[in-house]
Amino acid sequence: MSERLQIEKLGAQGDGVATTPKGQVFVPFALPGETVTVEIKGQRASLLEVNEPSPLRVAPKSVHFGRCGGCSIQHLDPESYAEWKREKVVRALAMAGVEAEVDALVVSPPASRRRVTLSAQRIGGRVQLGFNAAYSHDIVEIQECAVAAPQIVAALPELRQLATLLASGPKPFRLTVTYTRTGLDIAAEDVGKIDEGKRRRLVEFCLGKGFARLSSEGETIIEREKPVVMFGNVPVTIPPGGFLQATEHAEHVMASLVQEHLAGSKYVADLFAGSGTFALRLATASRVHAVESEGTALAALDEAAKRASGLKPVVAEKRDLFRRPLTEKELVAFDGLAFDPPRAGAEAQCEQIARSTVRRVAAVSCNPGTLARDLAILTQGGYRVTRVVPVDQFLWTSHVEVVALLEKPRKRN
Ligand SMILES: C[S@@+](CC[C@H](N)C(=O)[O-])C[C@H]1O[C@@H](n2cnc3c(N)ncnc32)[C@H](O)[C@@H]1O
Repeated sequence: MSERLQIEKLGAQGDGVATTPKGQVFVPFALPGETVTVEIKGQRASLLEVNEPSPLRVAPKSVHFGRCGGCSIQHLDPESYAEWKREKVVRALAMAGVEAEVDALVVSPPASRRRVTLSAQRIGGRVQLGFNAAYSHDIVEIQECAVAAPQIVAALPELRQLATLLASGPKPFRLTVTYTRTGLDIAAEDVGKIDEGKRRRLVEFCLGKGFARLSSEGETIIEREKPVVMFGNVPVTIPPGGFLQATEHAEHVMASLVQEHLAGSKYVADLFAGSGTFALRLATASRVHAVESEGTALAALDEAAKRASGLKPVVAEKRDLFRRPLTEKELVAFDGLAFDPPRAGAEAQCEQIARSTVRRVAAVSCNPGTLARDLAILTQGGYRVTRVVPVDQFLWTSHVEVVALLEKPRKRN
């Protein structure tokens, strides 16, 4: 049965939120101030019609918007969108009791995402490739994408052929596609066992299409060329399936903020270093100790540092920083530190940093909630937050990255 609702605000995921006698209802693709006709299913509703549109409503950029779950909020004007994301950071800091001004959102341009994860599945004798619909396992096949790099979009027909070769049964699987300097790097997940015959067909296909590499569950099937990205001036061969910032634009913005903040440091710790996004740039000015738990990422960083010329010494340490954070005593050696943990944040590590004498700290995060908790630990330990910059590399989604810069004033005698 359809009902009319008045949308009051935007929720954290970009849905419109309305209050009904039965509680809050979340309406995807609806905006605050709008009157909409919906069909309510529990706490969620399907939007049937926008009866009174908001003046902030704009035409979405993608023909797939509304069905494809890749983007949740293309229909809001750019200024309100940027303020909504910035507010997420403001609210998270306020809830944790961290006092800091938050800069305006820095937004990566459309068509700049160099990495996307596509879903695939054989359905009725045909393999579908696209993004999952919102809150669903259904695949929405895409012919275009307003966020992905044009090189990825142009390869969609070939990626669909590749998915057809890879599909062995009805089970869904994923292809993470990264545009690199040497071509597309494709990492398959959940495709099952690949026998010799299939491997040969895949190798032939990928060579024919000029893909740089195909891997499955971290194992390389074919590497025509090493997939290379540049971290500053340093070329790095990324490991199959390893972490990479989603847009080069956001990576530059975040790395520049980190580099500028730590510019005067002699010896810097880069924690949760990945393949060296920050470490290899920081090493142009400072000695660097890079710590990371993923062996393949660390090996890529180490190899790149050894090949590069003109860098200060870089030492790579494999270590689980959740279980074994760098201790207050170990941190005595450093005058600068960057950390960029996964969504869970770096609570145990921040307890140690808070007690340390490290002068300048740059925190990078993909989760404002855990970042705010970690910043609260650091400020209770005497750090001062000097700048907070929200960065939007997952355009038109609810995700936001943040760079927070901190310093610890020297103790007076
Ligand atoms: C958000 S990524 C950042 C990587 C890198 N700084 C970059 O910008 O490319 C987080 C990194 O933390 C690593 N990581 C996850 N859990 C870890 C742990 N317990 N100890 C150390 N590193 C960890 C991941 O492997 C990943 O490389």
